[in-house]
Amino acid sequence: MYDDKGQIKGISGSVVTSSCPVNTSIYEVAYVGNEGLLGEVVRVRKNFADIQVYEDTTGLRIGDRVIFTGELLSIKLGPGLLGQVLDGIGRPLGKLGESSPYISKGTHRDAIGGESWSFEPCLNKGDRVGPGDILGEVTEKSFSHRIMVPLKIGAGKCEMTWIAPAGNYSSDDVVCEIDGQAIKLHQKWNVRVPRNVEKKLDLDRPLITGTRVLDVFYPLALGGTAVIPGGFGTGKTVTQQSIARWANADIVIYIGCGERGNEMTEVLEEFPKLKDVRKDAPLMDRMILIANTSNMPVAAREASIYLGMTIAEYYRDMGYDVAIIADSISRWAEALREISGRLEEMPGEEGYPAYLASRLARYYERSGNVVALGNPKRTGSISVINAISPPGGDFSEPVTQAGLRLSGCFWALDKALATKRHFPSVNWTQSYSLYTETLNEYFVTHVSEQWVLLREFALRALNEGKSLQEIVQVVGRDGLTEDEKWTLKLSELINIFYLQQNAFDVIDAYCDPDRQLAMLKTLKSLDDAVKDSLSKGALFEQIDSQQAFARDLMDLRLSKKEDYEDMSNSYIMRLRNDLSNLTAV
Ligand SMILES: Nc1ncnc2c1ncn2[C@@H]1O[C@H](COP(=O)(O)OP(=O)(O)OP(=O)(O)O)[C@@H](O)[C@H]1O
Repeated sequence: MYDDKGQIKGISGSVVTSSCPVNTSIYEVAYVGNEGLLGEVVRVRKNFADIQVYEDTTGLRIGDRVIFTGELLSIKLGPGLLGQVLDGIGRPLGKLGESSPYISKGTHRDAIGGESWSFEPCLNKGDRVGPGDILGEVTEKSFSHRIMVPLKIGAGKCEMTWIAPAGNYSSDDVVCEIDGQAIKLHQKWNVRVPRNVEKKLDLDRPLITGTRVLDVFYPLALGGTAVIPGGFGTGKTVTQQSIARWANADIVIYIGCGERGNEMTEVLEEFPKLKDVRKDAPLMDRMILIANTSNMPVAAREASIYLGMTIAEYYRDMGYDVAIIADSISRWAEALREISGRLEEMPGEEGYPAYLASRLARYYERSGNVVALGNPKRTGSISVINAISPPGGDFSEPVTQAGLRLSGCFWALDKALATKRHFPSVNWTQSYSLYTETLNEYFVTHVSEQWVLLREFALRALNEGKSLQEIVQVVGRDGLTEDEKWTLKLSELINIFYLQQNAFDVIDAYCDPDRQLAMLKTLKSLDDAVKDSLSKGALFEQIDSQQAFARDLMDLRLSKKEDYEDMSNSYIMRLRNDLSNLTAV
């Protein structure tokens, strides 16, 4: 291995300047100081390298040695990653914390290793293989963990000269030889480099979050990208945690990126207790948590999203749907700003480096729905869901604007709604989804032909209600016709009954597409019944005073899945009956 030394010449927070060998490269890993703190070269000038150090630099001195490794920041990919809690540079916090809750500086330990896995080969000696081909599998939690030929193996077909028989192996054991080259149960990958795929596919399947306002009005596709911008306390974390828990992704990678330590503690304490709703297993069996809180080194925060993405790509290549949830990308951008400031780069808007948007774009580009390389053919996806915390809730700031440009879904959270305790506080006028049209076919085929019509009915009512609200503010409710008064009331009911959803209620927390549709049908039947009655001469005030619309609807919203249809039918029958009495008089 290449191994050369330098000496610290300057220290500015997490950025260290060192003398370096002539062939030092950008993103090369270096061990800094006598404790060997992990760092990455971010700039090379003549014989000097600027290194961003991923650990606390307190105690480093001018003249301390730096070792340049000649290798890029990589992670060992293999069985054993699921269920782990890693720090921003991939060190296993759980394993490191076994002896002491504190990680001493300069500790280097891979996330996987040591454990033994039951390997089942599926190819034979003499077979010709190429990058990404599945050569065997092990069972990791409830997943078939496919062991793939490393992507770096020559693109032409190579001969498998030896393959290990079925048996127990550790991730460092060699399980086959290809053209005489030893292949281990794990493979290494540079976190900043996207893993190659055969081709990208259209995004035609939805990521079902179970949150009505998102799935029905602003759906996200599997392989798509979404941002959740929102001011302080608007519900970003609750929304993301609810998605992590309920979404139809096979594997979830949750990156606590620069959030307060106590918020991440909640995640670390809560998630291991949760059950997976789809499998009779703990939720953590299909999750990986990456914890890099605001009190941890800022440079590691910058790396944490690439680490999460690389692990996601690895499981995607096996043929799984992976969701990456980052809370929050604003703190990541702040880390980028801090490092850029220390490098004395020319600041762009609000002090962020000029390359903020292109860096973000490179990260978002790694999402998608793909055909993985290798045989047998398989598809997998990576969906990205990022929270954004704009200072003062101001959406015109650069990180929100970049999110707006780069992502397919914009789920804008609204401080005013959150203050009214309207949760999720998604502002339906500001939010959008670029996937709505392409996903229509899926919902029409898999849920109901009425999906699109009913969604449009609800959106129309909301829009009309909003315009009428503006008129009411000027001329008062009496200035409206009977039909308009009802439309305004209907939009209020949609807000309460449909758009609000309590993430902490056992029943309300998750609403599947069938129930999302059933609830829309109830609203449409309600609308038809009231309009019938109005057309027969009933007055809106009479109707409104007759019916405890909101209360009965709330009972429906919180009813058990199996009771919903009966309860909804009897609600509509009761309503029609009461309304017919009004016009019979
Ligand atoms: N869907 C929901 N159902 C019920 N309550 C909710 C929901 N979403 C948010 N809340 C309430 O709002 C509070 C704040 O939510 P959360 O911590 O997710 O906000 P945040 O935007 O992440 O805040 P911060 O900016 O501090 O990170 C929660 O503690 C909870 O009481």
